[in-house]
Amino acid sequence: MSPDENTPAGGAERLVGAVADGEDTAVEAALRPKDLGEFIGQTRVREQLDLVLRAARARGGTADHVLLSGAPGLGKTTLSMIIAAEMGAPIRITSGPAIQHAGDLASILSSLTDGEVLFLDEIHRMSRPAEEMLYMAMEDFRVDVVVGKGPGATAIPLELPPFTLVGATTRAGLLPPPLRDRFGFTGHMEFYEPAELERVVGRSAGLLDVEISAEGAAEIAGRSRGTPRIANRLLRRVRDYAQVRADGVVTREIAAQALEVYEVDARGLDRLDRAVLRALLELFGGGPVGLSTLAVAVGEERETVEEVAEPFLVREGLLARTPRGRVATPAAWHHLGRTPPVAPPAGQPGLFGT
Ligand SMILES: Nc1ncnc2c1ncn2[C@@H]1O[C@H](COP(=O)(O)OP(=O)(O)OP(=O)(O)O)[C@@H](O)[C@H]1O
Ligand SMILES: [Mg+2]
Repeated sequence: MSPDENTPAGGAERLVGAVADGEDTAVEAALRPKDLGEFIGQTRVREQLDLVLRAARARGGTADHVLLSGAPGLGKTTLSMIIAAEMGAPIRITSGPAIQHAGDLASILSSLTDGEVLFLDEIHRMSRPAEEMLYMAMEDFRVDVVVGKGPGATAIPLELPPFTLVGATTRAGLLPPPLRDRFGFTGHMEFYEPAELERVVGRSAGLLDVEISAEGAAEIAGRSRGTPRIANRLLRRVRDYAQVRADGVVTREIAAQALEVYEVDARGLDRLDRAVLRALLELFGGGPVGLSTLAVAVGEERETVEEVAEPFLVREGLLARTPRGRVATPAAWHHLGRTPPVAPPAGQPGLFGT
């Protein structure tokens, strides 16, 4: 598995990284919406899931297996708990990496109760034998438990109670098609709109007893990279600042000042992101420049630039990866307060095909 923008560079945690750190894990349980009505944004997935769950409840049965895919921190774990709550079912939580052997999975499956939700996080990281056992369990609610070794080994079929598997993955593309096909419903989680994140921040502030203005929430939302986990984390840092340097109330100014201290800019770029853009503009005229050269210029490893900084810069339309190297878009020049170079004369293909 190749790391992505959220893998901490050199072990250092990033304030704008989307993967959960220790503090996130400690406070997230308290901030999780408990039912679909409380879950903000993801209108599509929410509506689709609502139909799936309502229909299952009306039939008095268990819901189809659900696959949730999307970037870290967008609410997959939260939704899995909501699915169980909406079905009035208990939830068992495990993850792909925790299931090394098929036997590990067999013992979990055989202890499930009727209608239980089994949440399998990072399902793309499960071992192949366990995966094959899961196919049969999902389809026929049955597993074959192998007893003994060698020629004397026998497979004893074991009936399972009906259950709902909720799989979560940040990398749906890595799932083998036979596994993907066994889910009745797949929800693709998108990055959140600023207005949605503003509501996430407002809601979390209420739960954390932080007084915040609408503009303060908007300021934090705009810097949160479309990710509720980052929004909640920035809110906590802004709360600290408001307590120490002001009267505890989070206004637009306080939020902006606090995040200035933490070097998270108005668009959610941090120091590393800006260093990459600045080098690209100041040393290489906006590119194209090779990745290795760019990495040397910012004093980072090639992988750090490529996997930690670039994905978000590309997503934001600030940087383009071209066959000739990295190129800053006009938006990158504007973001750093500079004027983009004049476009090439008409008829001559420019960097952006203009
Ligand atoms: N739609 C939402 N409304 C309000 N809060 C949300 C929403 N989605 C996520 N959150 C908050 O964001 C935090 C992270 O969400 P969650 O743990 O569900 O993400 P995840 O997709 O499971 O991430 P990972 O891929 O790292 O496991 C939680 O604290 C949760 O409260
Ligand atoms: Mg999760």
